[in-house]
Amino acid sequence: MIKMKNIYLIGFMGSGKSSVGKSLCILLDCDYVDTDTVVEEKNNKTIVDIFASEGENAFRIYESKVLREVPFENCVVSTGGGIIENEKNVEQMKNTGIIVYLETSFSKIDERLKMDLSRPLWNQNKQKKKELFEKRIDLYRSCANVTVKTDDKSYHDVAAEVVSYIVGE
Ligand SMILES: Nc1ncnc2c1ncn2[C@@H]1O[C@H](COP(=O)(O)OP(=O)(O)O)[C@@H](O)[C@H]1O
Ligand SMILES: O=C(O)C1=C[C@@H](OP(=O)(O)O)[C@@H](O)[C@H](O)C1
Ligand SMILES: [Mg+2]
Repeated sequence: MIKMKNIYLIGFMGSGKSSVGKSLCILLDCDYVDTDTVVEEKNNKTIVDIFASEGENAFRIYESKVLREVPFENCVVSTGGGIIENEKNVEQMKNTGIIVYLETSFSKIDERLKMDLSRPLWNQNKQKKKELFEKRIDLYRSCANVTVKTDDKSYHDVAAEVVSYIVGE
């Protein structure tokens, strides 16, 4: 079996990392990790509960640990939107794979996450969300090997576009 480098999906909350990741791992017939799901399973708590009872810093420690434990090849990895705030995480992803940025506008994210209560950092006032979005954009852009715009595409189409980049590498 030919092994491939890991593919790390990065981007803001609601950009489609988890949905695209599941579709992508079927197309590529490889393993799949969603760092948020692993954090929840390991702690037997939802992310909302972790933020509420232990705080964001504790969540960031769990998240970085999960990333370090991902196998170094053959995985599609859907990360959480804040994973790039830690330089060591970025270094780890750069060293072990290709970083794919799912670029989505704030207005489209707002539309997708309208009813969402599962993301503590989305569940705050609009000004704060916008500031977080603006602050992170440069980080996503600077560490990405590949950028795919998602606004007017289904997540299946986004996954297919990622495959076309990977095959062309
Ligand atoms: N390309 C897309 N088009 C329409 N809806 C999408 C798309 N990508 C994701 N969504 C929807 O947006 C929400 C968040 O998607 P998700 O994959 O959980 O994003 P992330 O993991 O980046 O936070 C879900 O309801 C999902 O169905
Ligand atoms: O942007 C963030 O800081 C976060 C994004 C979430 O994942 P998604 O990007 O999959 O929503 C999750 O990791 C947590 O709520 C924090
Ligand atoms: Mg996700």
